[in-house]
Amino acid sequence: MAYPDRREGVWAQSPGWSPKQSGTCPTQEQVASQVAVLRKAQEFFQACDVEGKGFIARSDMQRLHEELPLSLQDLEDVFDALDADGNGFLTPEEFATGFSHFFSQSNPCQEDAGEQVAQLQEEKVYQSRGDGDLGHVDQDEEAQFQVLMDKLGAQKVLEDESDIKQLWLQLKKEEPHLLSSFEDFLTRIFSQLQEAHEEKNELECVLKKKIATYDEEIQHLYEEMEQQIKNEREQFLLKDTERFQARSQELEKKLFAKEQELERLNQKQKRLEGQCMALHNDKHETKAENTKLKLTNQELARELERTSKELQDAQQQLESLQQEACKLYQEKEMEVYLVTESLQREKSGLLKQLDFLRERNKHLRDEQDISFQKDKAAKANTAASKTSWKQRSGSVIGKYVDSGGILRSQSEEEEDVFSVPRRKGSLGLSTYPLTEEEPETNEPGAEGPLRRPLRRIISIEEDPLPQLLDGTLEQPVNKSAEVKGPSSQGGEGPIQQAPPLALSPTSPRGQPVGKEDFYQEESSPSTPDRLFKIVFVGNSAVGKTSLLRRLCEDHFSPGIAATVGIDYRVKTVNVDGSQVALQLWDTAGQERYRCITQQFFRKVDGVIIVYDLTAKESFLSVRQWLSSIEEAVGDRVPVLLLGNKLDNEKEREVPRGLGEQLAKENNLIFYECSACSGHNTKESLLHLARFLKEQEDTVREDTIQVGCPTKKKSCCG
Ligand SMILES: Nc1nc2c(ncn2[C@@H]2O[C@H](COP(=O)(O)OP(=O)(O)OP(=O)(O)O)[C@@H](O)[C@H]2O)c(=O)[nH]1
Ligand SMILES: [Ca+2]
Ligand SMILES: [Mg+2]
Repeated sequence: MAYPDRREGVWAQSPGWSPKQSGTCPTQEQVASQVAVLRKAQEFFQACDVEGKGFIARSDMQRLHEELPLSLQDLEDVFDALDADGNGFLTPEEFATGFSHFFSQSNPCQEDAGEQVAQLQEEKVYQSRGDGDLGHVDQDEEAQFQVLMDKLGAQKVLEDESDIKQLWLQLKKEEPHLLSSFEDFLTRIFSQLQEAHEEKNELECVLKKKIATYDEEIQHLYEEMEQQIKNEREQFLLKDTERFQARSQELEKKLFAKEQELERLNQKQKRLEGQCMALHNDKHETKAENTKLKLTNQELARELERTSKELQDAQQQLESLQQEACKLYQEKEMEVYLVTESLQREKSGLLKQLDFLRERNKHLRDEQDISFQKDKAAKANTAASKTSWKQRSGSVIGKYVDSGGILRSQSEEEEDVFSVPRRKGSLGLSTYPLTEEEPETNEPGAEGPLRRPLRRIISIEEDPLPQLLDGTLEQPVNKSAEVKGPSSQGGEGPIQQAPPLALSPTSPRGQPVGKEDFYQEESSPSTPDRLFKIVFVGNSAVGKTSLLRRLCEDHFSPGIAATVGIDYRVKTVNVDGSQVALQLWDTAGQERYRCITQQFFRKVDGVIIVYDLTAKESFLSVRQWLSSIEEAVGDRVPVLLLGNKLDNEKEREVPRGLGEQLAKENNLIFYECSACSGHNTKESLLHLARFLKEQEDTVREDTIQVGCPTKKKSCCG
């Protein structure tokens, strides 16, 4: 706020008494009245402005209410009238102007005022005259200058007017003609300054207004903002409250659910507590029961121990019994084997002797004929000699001599074969003396009482265990040939020089008989723990001998002569870890030897029927072979049916299906094989051996269970 200047000089420039205001130069009286008014105004102003602020506010004016005979409203009106620019303050100028105006209106006599002013001036003059002449001039000049300054309104725009005063004084003294120009100049300058001053005030006013407007606007904006913030806050609070309510509802629901759950759990707990109690009670009962059961258990365990001890004892006893039985069985087998083995060898030795005797007989007959013709004259002397020869020709040897051939009929052949061992047996091991046999052999066709025991000797029933069982078989195989030489002596010489027991027997065709076969695939040195007798049968030339060779020697020779009589080999095979000795009997397939073959069926453990798959008739004969076997042993022996010569597929006459069908019908093991290539030979034999072993195992088990250690086979003698 720009407050008015507080200066003494203001009263001098008051427009109310300005000398130029009236446009004309005022008179002395006028000036004097104006001065008086001014003085009064000054006094009044000072009376109002008690604090000496330099301006009068509305409140200052109202204080005059007590001193003046004016109402508050009047004073207000006066103030408003004086406040020309309406800013609420009365400056000394406004006050002086308004006051002089007021006086000019309320005092119609100008002269009074003029009088007053003149009076005032007079007083002034008197006052200054009291100071001296010089002082009077100076004062005069001073007053003139003051008037000038007032006229120009310099107080408003000039702070220090001493420079101008000095210049004015100097001009007045030295160049008075320039004074008026100077004054004009000053007038112009001050009027311009005045204008600028007013302009400045106006601008200040505008600025103030603008500031007020801006203040207002800012206030307005501020209020608006406040309002907005308030709204926002309210909204926010509203939202927050809503959210809070929703959340609290949710929580309430949850709480409710939890409470329900809690209740349920409580109930459950109660139930469980009940159960617990029940279980607790049960537990006590169970404990008691448990203790009882434990005691029982202990008793039972003791009993079990006792029983198991007894059982162990029994088992030990059983084991020892079994071992004994086994030992006994082996011993028995060994005995049988040893006896029959020696008999077998004897048989072959005797066969050779028989050959030798045939030769010898022939030779003797020739000799006899010669001597008969030579010594015809001496009949009386030779009569005794003739009787003795007739007696020999009636013997077995004589039979061959009579016929003049080696083999006559089947029955005769049979007789020969069985009679030879008898004779040899009598010579070697048998208790029958030679002399006892001779009368019987005189009639070749007769069936003597000794016939039966002789047949038994050759029969497979008495056949030996393989020599390898007792380890006494390291004898040369073909010693028989060497024995032939020294045995070529007349009469009964060869008989007495019977070949040793260890000699390997040979077949009538000179083939070695019953050769033990050490060729083993497994080459296991362990001794076999069981023996099975197996016989090969089938038509002639189907390949039985070839198969046997393939099995025992792993060899095939194409041109083999037909088998005469019977022969055997022993082959040891490994069946599931145990050694099994197989006594393989080769028979003659020719029709005339069938009868002999028939004999061998009786005591075999298994039969192998061979047919030639390139020869239909050999297959057709299989049924006959089957019925012969059945006739002899029933169906208790397992039969392996072999279709041989599989290598010769081109000439096949028997389809595989037929063989299979036949095997199926008769419950046979069936293979097609080839002695030539060796295909399926070992496999088929192993199959049969396994079957026999398993069969025997079953029988053994049954036997042990029954408590009778005797073998089934030996039972059915
Ligand atoms: N291609 C071929 N020929 C064989 C086979 N086996 C045997 N042979 C031949 O058939 C013929 C008769 O063989 P053998 O072994 O003597 O027959 P077998 O059954 O013993 O005859 P018998 O002793 O008279 O009963 C011989 O010429 C053998 O070479 C074979 O697997 N394939
Ligand atoms: Ca004012
Ligand atoms: Mg043969």
